[in-house]
Amino acid sequence: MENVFDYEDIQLIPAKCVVNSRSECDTSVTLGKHTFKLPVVPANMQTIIDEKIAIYLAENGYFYVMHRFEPEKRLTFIKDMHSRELIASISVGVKEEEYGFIEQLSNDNIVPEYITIDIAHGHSNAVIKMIQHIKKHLPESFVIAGNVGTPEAVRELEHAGADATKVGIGPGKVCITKIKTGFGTGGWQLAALRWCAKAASKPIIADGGIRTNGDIAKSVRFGASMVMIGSLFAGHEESPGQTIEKDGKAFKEYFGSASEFQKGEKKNVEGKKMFVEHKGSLEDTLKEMEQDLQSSISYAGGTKLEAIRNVDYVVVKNSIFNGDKVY
Ligand SMILES: NC(=O)C1=CN([C@@H]2O[C@H](COP(=O)(O)OP(=O)(O)OC[C@H]3O[C@@H](n4cnc5c(N)ncnc54)[C@H](OP(=O)(O)O)[C@@H]3O)[C@@H](O)[C@H]2O)C=CC1
Ligand SMILES: Nc1nc2c(ncn2[C@@H]2O[C@H](COP(=O)(O)O)[C@@H](O)[C@H]2O)c(=O)[nH]1
Repeated sequence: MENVFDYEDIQLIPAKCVVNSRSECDTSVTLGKHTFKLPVVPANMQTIIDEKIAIYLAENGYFYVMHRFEPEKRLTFIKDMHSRELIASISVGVKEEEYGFIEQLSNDNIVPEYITIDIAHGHSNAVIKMIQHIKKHLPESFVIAGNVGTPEAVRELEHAGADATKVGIGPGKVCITKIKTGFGTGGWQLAALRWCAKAASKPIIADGGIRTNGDIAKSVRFGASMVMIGSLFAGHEESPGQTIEKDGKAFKEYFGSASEFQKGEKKNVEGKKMFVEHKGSLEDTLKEMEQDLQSSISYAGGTKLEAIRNVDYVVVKNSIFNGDKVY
């Protein structure tokens, strides 16, 4: 692969404005049978989303993916969302017990609108088998499969029946995969997204490495239909997890799903914990993302997200860690 780059290496080039106000720009996106306010979804991690946040997001027209780290709660969660007439969007892994869970949902006729298969190395027979299992038992559920980092993986998962693939191995803020294994898309996530998007015939979700709202527009430019974000959603009033005070300032924990804090043991650790300065309300962050993206659309010379896909860009510099510290 030549000419790799990451978010901070790219600037999008403005095109002539066609709106009188940024409020005319429409940030909505359709994924499967539903349309959402933003092409953004908070990461399915335990310090980013819980039931309360899922309800808030669904009620207010945002996409969400519930995490899979309290598996015993998932059935009740789906029923609760459906009793409120909200979409149910859950995560599963690939271990044996997950097969039984999918069959149980099918037998009880409980059909989540979205199921995300969430494992570290998604280009695997384990994920292909799980896609096929879900499609057999819950054909109406929209299946997102990941994570992957190559066009070959995107093609294979799509071929197995995935309705969307999630791209990003190692670019996350609390990720240490790139350090511990030497593998991944960390440092060139945006170029990997472009590479994968060229092979995709279904939507791609860019996952990890977003550090600013402008990176959302850059993801859309390079082929993402949706962007999954952890760190920018960490540290809110509503965020799950511990709050600490340091030098009179409040911080909230944000830890990786493959960290010892999530796993409860130091085995195959590929994630770390950090403390994020308290950011205020989730509503304000979502509003700001919408306004910034409306502005991006106006700079792209359009009124809809698609306008961003056609803009020119320049490579302004190159870096490996996208502004992150190694540890
Ligand atoms: N996007 C990313 O870059 C990454 C994300 N994560 C997140 O961490 C969480 C835990 O992920 P994960 O450990 O996959 O989930 P699980 O612990 O549920 O593991 C899933 C299965 O895949 C196996 N497995 C895990 N990693 C590999 C690998 N590299 N090669 C072959 N088999 C593997 C596991 O076995 P065994 O453990 O015995 O190997 C297990 O059987 C997820 O939420 C995932 O999204 C983790 C790392 C990278
Ligand atoms: N390598 C690891 N990646 C992880 C882990 N936990 C989550 N993640 C991935 O990070 C993104 C969020 O990235 P951010 O840059 O927006 O903070 C998340 O969606 C996962 O794909 C982990 O322990 N190790």
